[in-house]
Amino acid sequence: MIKLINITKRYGDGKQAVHAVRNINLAVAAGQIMGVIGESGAGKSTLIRCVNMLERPTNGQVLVDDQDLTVLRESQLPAARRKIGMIFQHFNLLSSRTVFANVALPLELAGMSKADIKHRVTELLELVGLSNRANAYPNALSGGQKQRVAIARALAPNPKVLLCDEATSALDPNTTQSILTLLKDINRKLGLTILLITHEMQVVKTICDRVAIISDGELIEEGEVAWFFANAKTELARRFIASTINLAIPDDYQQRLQAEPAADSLPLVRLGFSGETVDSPLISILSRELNVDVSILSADMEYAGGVKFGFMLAELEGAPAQTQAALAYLQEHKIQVEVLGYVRRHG
Ligand SMILES: Nc1ncnc2c1ncn2[C@@H]1O[C@H](COP(=O)(O)OP(=O)(O)OP(=O)(O)O)[C@@H](O)[C@H]1O
Repeated sequence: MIKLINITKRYGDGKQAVHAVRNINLAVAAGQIMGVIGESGAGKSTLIRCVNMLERPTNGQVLVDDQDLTVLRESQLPAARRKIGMIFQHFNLLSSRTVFANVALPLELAGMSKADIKHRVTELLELVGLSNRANAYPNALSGGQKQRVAIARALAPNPKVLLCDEATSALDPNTTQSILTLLKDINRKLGLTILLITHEMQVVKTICDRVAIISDGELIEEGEVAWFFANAKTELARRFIASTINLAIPDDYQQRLQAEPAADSLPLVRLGFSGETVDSPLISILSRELNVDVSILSADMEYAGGVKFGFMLAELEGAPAQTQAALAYLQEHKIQVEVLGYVRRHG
């Protein structure tokens, strides 16, 4: 549905030139939700704005629904853009218009009759759960409600694609969740293709099918979300993944940690579970068959894209040879094993 072919966007010339986006190739299939994630200044906004020609790429082609937008003249763009809705971090509603009138605006511009507009807007407000706020003005709404109005407005012309530019970055976590649920719902109900940009891995994990990472204007990794959590190669990707997992060694515990083993100490290990991890009760097998007790200090396991993954901090208690055998057993079953140090036995 969306194909970006070798997109480059350069601002300025010569020594002043900034390559905001360089040679990016990206395809989003119909009905898919693709997330583009990157740090501040990576080029996310520039890239998404190239998709509807709010920015004209310096080089490359942008195909939406098989139409090459880069060859269109300015006068031809409004018609092409009707296939592409967009929502923004700060909602961009017209404060002088009611909720109803904001959603109606693109339909008025398209010359729809008053009766048809009323019917369509009513339907859209129902879809986004705002039927009872039709006559309110934006400044009387919460951030989440404003974004719902913006979503209804973006959907009014019946687009095939929705672009979301940090659409939840100004919202609190609960509201973010409700907006993401709404977007997923719309994606399913309407078969809408969604391209979103975000700096939060949590957003990707919650609703995306695929994810692409950009860094310094370049696409450095791309894949299905489940694959990505299990197999990401780059340091940046691993940092984003780690940001969704909360696993720190408690302070008091950290102070007791020794770098080298002693006669009465136990290894503290961090176990990483990924999509490659064999799905069997490995921890109970360690205690039962290898005679190693596992004392879990903390764990953060998640489920995304059909894959369980996460980390666990645990002490292993057993004879040294058995503890070694247990670590080897875990590695054989595709668990990442890292010995963080040694702590004295309890008591
Ligand atoms: N109109 C412009 N003129 C010159 N440079 C620009 C312009 N817009 C963006 N840039 C530069 O392009 C690079 C990418 O910016 P962009 O806003 O696309 O990144 P981003 O990943 O969206 O960042 P953020 O998350 O902070 O919004 C930055 O170095 C930025 O300074």
